[in-house]
Amino acid sequence: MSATTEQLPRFLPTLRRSMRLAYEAEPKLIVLSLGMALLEAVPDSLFALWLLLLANGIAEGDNAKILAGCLGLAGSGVGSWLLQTLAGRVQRTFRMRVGAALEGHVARLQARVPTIEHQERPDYLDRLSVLKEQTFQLDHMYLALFSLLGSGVRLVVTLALVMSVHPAMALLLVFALPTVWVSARRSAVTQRVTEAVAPHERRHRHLFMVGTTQAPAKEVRISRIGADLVRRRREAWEAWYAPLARSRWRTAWWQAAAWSLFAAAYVAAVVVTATVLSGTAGEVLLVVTAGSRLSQYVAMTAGNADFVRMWLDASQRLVWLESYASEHRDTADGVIPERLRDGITLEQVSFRYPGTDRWALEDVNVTLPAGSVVAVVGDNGAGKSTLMKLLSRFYEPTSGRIVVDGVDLRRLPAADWRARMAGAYQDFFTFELPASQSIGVGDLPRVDQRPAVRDAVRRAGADDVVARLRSGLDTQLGPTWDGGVDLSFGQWQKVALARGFMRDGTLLQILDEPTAALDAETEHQLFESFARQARSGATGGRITVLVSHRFSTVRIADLILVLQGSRLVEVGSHEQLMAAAGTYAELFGIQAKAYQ
Ligand SMILES: Nc1ncnc2c1ncn2[C@@H]1O[C@H](COP(=O)(O)OP(=O)(O)OP(=O)(O)O)[C@@H](O)[C@H]1O
Repeated sequence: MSATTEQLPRFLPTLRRSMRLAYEAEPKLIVLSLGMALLEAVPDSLFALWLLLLANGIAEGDNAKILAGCLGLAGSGVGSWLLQTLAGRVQRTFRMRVGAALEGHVARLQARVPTIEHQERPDYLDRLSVLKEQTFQLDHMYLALFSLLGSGVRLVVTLALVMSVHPAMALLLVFALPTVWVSARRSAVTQRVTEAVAPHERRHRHLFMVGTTQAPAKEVRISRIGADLVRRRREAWEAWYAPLARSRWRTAWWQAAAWSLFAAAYVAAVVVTATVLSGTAGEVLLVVTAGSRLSQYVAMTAGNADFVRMWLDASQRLVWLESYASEHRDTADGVIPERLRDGITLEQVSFRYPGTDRWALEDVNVTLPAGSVVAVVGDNGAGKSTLMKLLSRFYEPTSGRIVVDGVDLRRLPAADWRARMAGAYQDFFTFELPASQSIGVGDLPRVDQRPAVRDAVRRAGADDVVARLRSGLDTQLGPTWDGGVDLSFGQWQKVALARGFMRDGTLLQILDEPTAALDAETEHQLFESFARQARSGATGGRITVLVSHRFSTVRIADLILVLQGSRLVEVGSHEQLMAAAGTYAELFGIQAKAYQ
């Protein structure tokens, strides 16, 4: 089944795959946990049998039966307690271990997908957010399956006991079945509703985060949207919770009806044993005890079945993610060139974000020559960052192709391509590590090589940031850590830029407004130094692509791409574009005037 369709995978294959997963993670513990769950059920369910023996022994004055009954009762009590304690320990260990293994599995699966579509599409995000929640419960639910089997054993033994009075007592189970069916149906309905209201749940959590965390705190206070956030969060919570509560109430009525039916059958069974069947005192006692236990075990089975359903729901999402990850596995087998000879060519490249019907880029044709410095300009939303994402192979063009020295970028493995790329982005991440590592992770194999880190700092013009840190590159970044310091936004950005300069021997360097927080003069100097390096010829044909809104910076580039409303409208050097007196010239004129 395609993982990109709306349907979650089917029930049985899901069960098989999830069990295999747990078995691979903890083979001994899973067998032991299951064995204990089954064993634990036996002494418990034999309770009614010992009572029957005891009652018959007393009625018949048979001391052997009385002794057997007493010993059986004592054995059942002690055995139950002992096995429960042991099973509890084994199962706790199993749960912790398998839980850790599953969390790692989910994180690995997500990271394995070469594109970032699943992290930007709302429908996938909803499914993933439910899965992330459930990952923490999945371990409980393996145990629910074992308990379900354990309660199955209890049911079978108890049923055999009541049937020993009269085979028609098996009808008790028939009357109990609607409770199981209603319970299973209830969780199916809840699962459907949970999925339908997942966007509201994500929203109310997001709004809670916005209202309570540090990053948005200033804007929240200045704009005084605090109360509004609380109101919106409440609305989102209602939109999430109300349909869930309604569906629970609706199904609760059915549940009450099913249980009433069973209760009537139980009372009838006791009355029939005492009157119609003229049962002995022991038999009546057995039906009373085993019958009430039967209802208890049916409830237990139904409850466990409910948990198992939840577990299966989480498993279905997990299997969906597995299929998604394997369907999106990178099968490209091309070889990345050692150095660029010709460059990167976009041939009729158009792109639409999955799930949308607007072109983010339309029919773009251009060659970025090897060894060149390319600038990309354009209005907000013109498609600049999208172009960077396509060049980074985070997405593939919807139509057309990107060719790297004659080879379609689709044929180059994403991981290998990115290993030969470096990037600094406007929405950079603040890695709260010691400064040297926060920069060094830009080239993991050299994360601990101080000269490489220092070189990256110098190339990014971040020496001033490091000089101000109390222990230089050893300073812990991030105020919430022991001895950690906070940096200004611009300083964080320079750290991110240095990270983007860690890698040597790159073929493509993407700078997507990485200097937006820096002043125009600093950005200009930095870009001049990038351009000098690029033109020194020592870069192996590396192409540097810079997105910037500052035309004073952009003019240094060898080639300028002007995007407008998702189309590439002009291409050329600064001089050529000025001479053409088109969009670029007009925008350049406006900005130059503003600076006069
Ligand atoms: N993940 C996404 N899903 C759907 N649409 C998107 C996504 N990211 C961007 N878009 C849309 O694609 C278009 C191009 O966006 P893009 O981010 O490439 O613009 P940009 O030129 O980089 O803008 P800015 O200067 O504001 O950074 C916009 O209409 C935007 O709304």
